[in-house]
Amino acid sequence: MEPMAVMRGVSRSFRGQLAVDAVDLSLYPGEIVALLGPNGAGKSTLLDMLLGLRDPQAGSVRVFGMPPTVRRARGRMGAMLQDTTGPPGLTVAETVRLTQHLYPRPAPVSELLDIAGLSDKADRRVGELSGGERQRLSLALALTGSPELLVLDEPTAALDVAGRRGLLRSIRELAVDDRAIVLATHDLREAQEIADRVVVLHHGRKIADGDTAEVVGQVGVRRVHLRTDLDVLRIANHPGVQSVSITPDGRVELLARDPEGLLAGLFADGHHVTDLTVADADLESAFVALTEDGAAA
Ligand SMILES: Nc1ncnc2c1ncn2[C@@H]1O[C@H](COP(=O)(O)OP(=O)(O)OP(=O)(O)O)[C@@H](O)[C@H]1O
Repeated sequence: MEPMAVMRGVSRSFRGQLAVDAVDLSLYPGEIVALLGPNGAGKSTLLDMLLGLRDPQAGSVRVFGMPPTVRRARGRMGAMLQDTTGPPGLTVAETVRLTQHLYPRPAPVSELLDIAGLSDKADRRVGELSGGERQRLSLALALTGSPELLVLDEPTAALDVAGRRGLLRSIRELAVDDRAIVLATHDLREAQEIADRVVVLHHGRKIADGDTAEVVGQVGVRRVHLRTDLDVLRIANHPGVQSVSITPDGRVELLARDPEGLLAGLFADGHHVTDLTVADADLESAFVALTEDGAAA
């Protein structure tokens, strides 16, 4: 399958500090890609370069085979960036109509408001919308040109639980065969729930890229539950043990890179181990393991 967008060795620095460091990223039709990384990891800078809003200082970006700054490429992309809803005095419908002028074949206003769940707010002034409604308007604007490549920068930031659920449902419905969606997020549950693929950035470098199971597998962390007579602090000091906590039912829960080694050590020292389960870790544990300082070095 041909990628819709290809970034090769893309770098960008600010005041001599690399914000994005030689990143390769291809986006394919039909996939939802979650871009993860701690604050300052370079997610927004990478998305800006994908959209042609910022030039890379090294490497290349091609969208539909063209530089992203070319009008024909731009017309096939849509972006929901932070705070992109326009003048507060216009109504929701007026704002969408204004955006329609930017595209040769814009989607109808009613359809856009329907997808964004704003049909009953068409005549509301933008300045009077709640934060969640503004975010929905921003999604409607991103969809005006029926984009094949949709870029969402923290689309659910600051939404309440219901707002987040609703917006995620809308985004999932937008994932069709001939569209690629890339979304930057801090919400790992959201990424695990919605994305086909996760890409993790850390200090500007891409340190993981694959489906959730692959990324979790790459880290090799497993979640272990057990009961033992050994002191929790002593378990925490065992090599490969990443975190230790006590569950409400009194079991020890730990994340470990080498659970077999840990258990062998406990048995060899004559400790009791009961109620043992070992399971794959989730994306959150993998993310913590990947982005611990030193992990990416
Ligand atoms: N316009 C700018 N001028 C100077 N430094 C910048 C600028 N934009 C970004 N940076 C720096 O580049 C690095 C990457 O920032 P970026 O906003 O891309 O990260 P991010 O992963 O999107 O972060 P967050 O999750 O906090 O939004 C940070 O160190 C940031 O301070």
